[in-house]
Amino acid sequence: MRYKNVPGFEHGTPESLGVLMLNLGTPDAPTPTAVRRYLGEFLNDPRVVELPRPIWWLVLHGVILRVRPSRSARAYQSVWTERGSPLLDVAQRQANGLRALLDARFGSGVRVELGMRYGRPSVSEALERLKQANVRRLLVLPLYPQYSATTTASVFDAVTDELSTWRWLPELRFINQYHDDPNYIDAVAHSIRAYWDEHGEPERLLFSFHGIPKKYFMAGDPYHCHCHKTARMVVEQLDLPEDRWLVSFQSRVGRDEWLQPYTDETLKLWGADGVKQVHVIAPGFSADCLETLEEIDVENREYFLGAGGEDYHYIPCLNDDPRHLEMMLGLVERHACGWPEMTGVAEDW
Ligand SMILES: C=CC1=C(C)c2cc3[nH]c(cc4nc(cc5[nH]c(cc1n2)c(C)c5CCC(=O)O)C(CCC(=O)O)=C4C)c(C)c3C=C
Ligand SMILES: [Fe+2]
Ligand SMILES: [Fe+2]
Repeated sequence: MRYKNVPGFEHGTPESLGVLMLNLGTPDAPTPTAVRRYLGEFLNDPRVVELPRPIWWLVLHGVILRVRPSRSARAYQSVWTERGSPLLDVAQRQANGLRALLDARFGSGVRVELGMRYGRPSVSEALERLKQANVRRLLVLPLYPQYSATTTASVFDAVTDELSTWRWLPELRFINQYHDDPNYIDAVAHSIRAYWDEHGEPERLLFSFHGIPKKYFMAGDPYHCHCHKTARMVVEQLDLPEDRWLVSFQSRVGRDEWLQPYTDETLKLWGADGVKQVHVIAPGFSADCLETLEEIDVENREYFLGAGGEDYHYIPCLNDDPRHLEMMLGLVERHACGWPEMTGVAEDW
């Protein structure tokens, strides 16, 4: 059979709404072998690296996958916990939390599954579980607040590639971004206020977002604008003057220019310029991961303190904070609005 069937389907099987939560993914273990497998899948994605395939294949397999996995594995070892990779651990807690909220609000007619764009649980596994639950309406929730072709569109590709192998498609809705959702802005601003209540207000607040190559932005990727709008809306809520905050971009890979200013260079510059106290927040990451726990909290701390800074704090991601989960519930409610009422789902759906 060319297409995946629905074996043993029986008339009268209750239908459900499926929410597919997606994040980037992470290696299965902090070892060079597992990291090589993960990076091989990740960096082979044409949404991530837009170079002609034959050239990129040679660079990826000839250089990058020989050198980077051992270095990255060491970094992963420094953040790994007994529950595994922080990104997956947090994502699972987010899925459990959203499932509980949806159960409380709508009963058992809504199914939540977690999938990872690269690695496991794969998009295909997560969709298979939703198929088994007879999900006839599917809402895809990529956990990337700011849209980028490198992340959001890549998730779209993975979902539609998988669905293109199905015989009986569900109705489909895809959440594109939520960078200016008032509940998301509230949750970020609240997490900063709560942190400041405990540790005091810093001289400077740095909003560090994952970078992308500048040429993607010039070609029309709205990610840069989304990041700036998120930060602007948060500082408006905090009532923070212009000279006390900045947006920067981290995690660049390769020799091309990426979005600027760079987080590491900004922190070195601030340290050298006599800024003594900095708090860094990363609202583009919905879950703490290698890029926040190692790159921001360890590596960039060293740059700032090494350049003359004295006090450096990293404000954690929203993770499974109740406000974050409530925001996700709101997103699901709004985006599923108008879908015909289903068995087990409340009347005001
Ligand atoms: C090479 C190009 C890359 C682009 C473009 C890119 C965009 C991008 N990534 C995230 C979120 C995450 N990236 C993470 C790790 C990571 N990212 C890249 C490369 C690109 N990312 C690499 C090679 C890695 C692996 C780590 C390493 O070897 O340095 C992670 C963390 C994953 C984890 O396991 O914890 C996240 C999250 C966004 C949001 C984004 C574009 C907007
Ligand atoms: Fe990345
Ligand atoms: Fe990094």
